[in-house]
Amino acid sequence: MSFGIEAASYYVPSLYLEIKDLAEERGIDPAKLEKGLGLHKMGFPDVHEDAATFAAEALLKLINDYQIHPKDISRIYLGTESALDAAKPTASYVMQMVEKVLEKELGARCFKNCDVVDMTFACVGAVDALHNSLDFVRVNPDKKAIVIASDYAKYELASSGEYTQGGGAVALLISSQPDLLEIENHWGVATESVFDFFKPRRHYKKEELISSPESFPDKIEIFTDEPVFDGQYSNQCYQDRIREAYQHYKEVSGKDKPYEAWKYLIFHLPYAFHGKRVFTEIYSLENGLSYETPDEQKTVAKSENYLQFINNKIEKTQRASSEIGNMYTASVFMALLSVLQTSFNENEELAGEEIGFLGYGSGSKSKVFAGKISGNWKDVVSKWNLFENLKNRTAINFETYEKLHRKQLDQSVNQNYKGFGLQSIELFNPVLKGARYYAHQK
Ligand SMILES: CC(=O)SCCNC(=O)CCNC(=O)[C@H](O)C(C)(C)COP(=O)(O)OP(=O)(O)OC[C@H]1O[C@@H](n2cnc3c(N)ncnc32)[C@H](O)[C@@H]1OP(=O)(O)O
Repeated sequence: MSFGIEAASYYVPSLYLEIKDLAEERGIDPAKLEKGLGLHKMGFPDVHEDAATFAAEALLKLINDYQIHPKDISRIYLGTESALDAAKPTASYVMQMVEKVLEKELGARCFKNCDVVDMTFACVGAVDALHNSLDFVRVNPDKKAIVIASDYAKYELASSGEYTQGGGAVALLISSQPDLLEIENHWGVATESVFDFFKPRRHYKKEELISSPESFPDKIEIFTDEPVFDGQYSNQCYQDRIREAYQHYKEVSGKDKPYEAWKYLIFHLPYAFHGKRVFTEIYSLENGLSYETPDEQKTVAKSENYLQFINNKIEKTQRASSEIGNMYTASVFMALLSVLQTSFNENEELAGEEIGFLGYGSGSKSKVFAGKISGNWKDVVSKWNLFENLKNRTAINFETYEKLHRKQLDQSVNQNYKGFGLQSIELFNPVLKGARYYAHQK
């Protein structure tokens, strides 16, 4: 019996900013962002959009496109690091939004007996949700699970993370009928607790702070959906963890040089060119190349063999990321959609091909695993129209972008939007303070 992904859907925010507009305003050479990091457009949520609406859109599309009956779904696990609440899972908002739309047809609470939860480990949380859901269907082969990855990657204005912002969701149907991808049960794992990127949420008193100069206010607030991060250190942690997880994968799978057998390598992509930039180390280790000094590292990165390797096994996975930006938990799955959509459009035959995944979440953990493309993959991909849909988004100018970022707009840019939207947040009723209310516009 085989297990894996039966179907997949996605949602990307309805707005975008051209990366060259951001570069111009910030005084950055556009070539650095476009040719150095592979960024072209940055997906950005409208006023009514958040990680819950992204996930609800992806879930509803999955249900409609593949005619899934909600009662057949035993669990919905949401990987996210953009949780809207520290107790009530974002997945519960998502479930309720979709239930309301389906109410007319199916009656109230169609997910009443569904096990719904969030999983958080920075960008690898949805890989964890996938791993868990696969374990679940392996034990219960007659049951199905849905994994959703949904996030809004937001960084401080004018920070070095700003140009890597983005967002969106990918939803996957996990079952014993893997029409898209059969996933093997070998998992390379590497974990180390580090502070490369994190989102502390609390108020600190001055005496609690390790370093607090006299001029500090008595209380400081670190409460943000924007992370605290050290970019180059996070790159290093990513590289270290994927090297360790890849090594572990080799041990548990007994495979020698597994990447050579992989037709495509699917990375967590905080920006489009990240995977190809960090894989140089594993590539060097596997091929006995010197990789100690920056000069040696550059030699590997610029070598004819490595460039060809990128072109053959990574380039197609980057294309959607260039148009969207970072989707945190959803990035690794969007890289999968990107390559499959591109291959579909180019009439490439992929059935039976093996692909490898290298997931990473700051904080930090990597998971490395592999799968085989199924005979029916084209039927699944035929519903996506990924690159056409990316063309249907609305461009915003820099001024609107900054206002949206600062939450200074009262009304949506697209006031006639269709789909899910946040309507209001309860601010006054003490027993509902902070409750979020959503609706669906036809
Ligand atoms: C969240 C996670 O997943 S952790 C892993 C990634 N970390 C993050 O995403 C955290 C948030 N992001 C950031 O901190 C930053 O945006 C980073 C770390 C991703 C990138 O940092 P930067 O300092 O902007 O870029 P960096 O110097 O690393 O790379 C720029 C690239 O552009 C190239 N470049 C610079 N200028 C130009 C130019 N004019 N033309 C062409 N290429 C250029 C550089 O050579 C370099 O590429 P190379 O190393 O392959 O040669």
